[in-house]
Amino acid sequence: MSRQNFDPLALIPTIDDDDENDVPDLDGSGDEDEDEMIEKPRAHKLAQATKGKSIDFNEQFQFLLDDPDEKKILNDNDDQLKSRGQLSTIDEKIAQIRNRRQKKNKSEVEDEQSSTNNLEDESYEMEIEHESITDKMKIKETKKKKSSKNKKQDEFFEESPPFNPDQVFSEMKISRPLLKALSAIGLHSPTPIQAATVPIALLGRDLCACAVTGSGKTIAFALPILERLLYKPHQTAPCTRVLILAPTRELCVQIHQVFRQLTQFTHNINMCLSTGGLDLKSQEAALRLQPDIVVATPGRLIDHIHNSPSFTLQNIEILVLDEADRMLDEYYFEQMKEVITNCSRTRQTMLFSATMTDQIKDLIQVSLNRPIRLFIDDNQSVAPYLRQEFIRIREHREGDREAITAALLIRTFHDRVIVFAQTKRQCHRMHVMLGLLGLKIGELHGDLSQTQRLDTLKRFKNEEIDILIATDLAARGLDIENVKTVINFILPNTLKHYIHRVGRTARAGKTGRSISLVGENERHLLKDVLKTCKVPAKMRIIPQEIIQIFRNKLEELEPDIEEIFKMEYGEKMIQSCETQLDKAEKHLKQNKTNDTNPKREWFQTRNERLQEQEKLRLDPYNSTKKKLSKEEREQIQKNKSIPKTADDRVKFEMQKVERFQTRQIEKKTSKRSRESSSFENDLTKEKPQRRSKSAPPIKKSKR
Ligand SMILES: Nc1ncnc2c1ncn2[C@@H]1O[C@H](COP(=O)(O)OP(=O)(O)OP(=O)(O)O)[C@@H](O)[C@H]1O
Repeated sequence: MSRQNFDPLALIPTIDDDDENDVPDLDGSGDEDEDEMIEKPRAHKLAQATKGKSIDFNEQFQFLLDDPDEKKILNDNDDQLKSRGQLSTIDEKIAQIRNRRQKKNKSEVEDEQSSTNNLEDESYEMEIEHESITDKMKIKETKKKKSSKNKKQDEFFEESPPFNPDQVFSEMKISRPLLKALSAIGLHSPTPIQAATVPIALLGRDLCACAVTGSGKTIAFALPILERLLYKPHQTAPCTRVLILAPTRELCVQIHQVFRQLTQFTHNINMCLSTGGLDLKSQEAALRLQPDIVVATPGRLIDHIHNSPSFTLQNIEILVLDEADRMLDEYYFEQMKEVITNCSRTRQTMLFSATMTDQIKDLIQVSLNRPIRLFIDDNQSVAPYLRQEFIRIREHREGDREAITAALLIRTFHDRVIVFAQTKRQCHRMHVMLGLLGLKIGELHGDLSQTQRLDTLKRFKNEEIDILIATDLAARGLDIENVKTVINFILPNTLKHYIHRVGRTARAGKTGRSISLVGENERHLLKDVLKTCKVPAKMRIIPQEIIQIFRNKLEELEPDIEEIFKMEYGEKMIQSCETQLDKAEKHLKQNKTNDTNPKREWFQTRNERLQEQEKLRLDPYNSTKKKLSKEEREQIQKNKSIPKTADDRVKFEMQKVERFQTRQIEKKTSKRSRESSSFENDLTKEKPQRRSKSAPPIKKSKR
């Protein structure tokens, strides 16, 4: 095919055979993955680990290798699990089954002629064996966007002044302890977003910043915040002056770490990490000390606003929304409204994301004060040194995806890989499946405890794990050094999701590669992605015989996969009984002593909360409504049944994407939702501003 005639969407055939796997899957549901919308107050296992140890969780907690407190938290958690009858971890189960298989294979090996069927040392042998058969690469031409439209300048924004891209940190207005810290972590000159942001943010201006993934946006807001706190210490009693909100707990932990690194040579700045999944009581104690900076997920923050008596946002001088477009989407809509109405109106507000959208403008118009628009890159750009590849999945061959993913990981991309799947169920399955093939795997999604989530991330960072299988929980903001490859098992919901997922590699000026498996149903998104490519994307073709070898291999593993799921199921049952027993004991004890915990308040009534959950629910059949039609009940049953084949499993993944996309389309066309997505209406009902006696007088004009 000549390059001139090459149609970017004319995908190249890769697969010919029609075999089907018959694969039972015993795993759970495929619910929403990202940080829970509403973080319910609950006692956490970590409470025991930190009780009586530290009133400021943040000062103790580190996400670093050698943090003794973190180790203790994780170890204590392990002990708890063991004492609760958990017999082994998933990796121990995989190792157990692999050992058994290896012993069996050893005795059979002399009789076997074909090395492709022998999994004794599969990754190594396969790599050598298939070295001669290489994947073909074809250049996919990018259709250049013909957009010479003169975009109307939004009257609302103020133009950003020019910045000097060649300056070094020492030439900026930054105090010595911060310069020393930057130097200690090896940073000398600012990235463009940092050079542009710092001077404007230091003036106290509101801003709306957009720059590609991995371009250093965290330090771009951290530096002016810290500079202000150092330069302008609080006048009266200590109070919380800075609030940073991010959508996931892991991202908050990371932001908190960056602030800690930058404050290593300062002594008078206190911080508190306040996210769901971590111990509530120690957070309350830390907040009582009025830390200067709070890094939080919205749900837990609101919990503290309502239930931690001395904690208030009245004195907030700077509010940062990291991943701002996510923070302002419908999932966080009600919570953000609550946070914003509780914040001081005189604050400086800074929004950061690699994908700013029109939706944000709605909020900007009501909550920002003459914001400066700092768009270093357009909001659909991927990192400059990212190589984007696509693998075509032909119609009726969706079941090849697992084999192709296994082939990629065993033959070519051995380490520092993140594989994104759509559902928790598929993440877990791939963990088991690839683990049985001898790969070092970890999984990251919302079905794990917070301790497990942080532990998996730590192990991936420390290179104890080569491959991380994750849902979109890991798509935004996470900065993991030297991730070489991102694989999309299926394309995500939207272009925005895609940009964030592939943004986990090629960060901070480094190179990286993304490989996305694309089926017929995903062509429309592929088209959108290709339109934004500045460098031609590549089409990777995996030889059909390779796919077949891996399909056979996975089929062989099915009984082992099923056995592991059964073991897990048994253990889950035991654990669930133990938990219920614990609850009953606790209840009895409380009744005896009349020692009941006060009920925690939430800003919505139970009904409002249920209504909101209902509105956001992607699966219309998985409803909390009491009365369901016969058809709906049947659909629930169908959804609960476990996909039996590789094709079914992909279908299940696809359904989730489709439901999201359908809702997006409905939302766009619905007048009602347009009205409800405007903060303007809601903020007119804003609560009267409460101000404490100690709060400084309002100097700025009213918003
Ligand atoms: N001035 C700098 N020079 C070199 N590296 C830097 C600089 N500033 C930040 N970095 C590094 O760049 C990496 C990415 O930074 P950061 O996580 O803040 O990116 P981001 O723009 O927020 O990405 P995302 O959009 O994915 O959240 C980090 O590892 C950070 O240490």
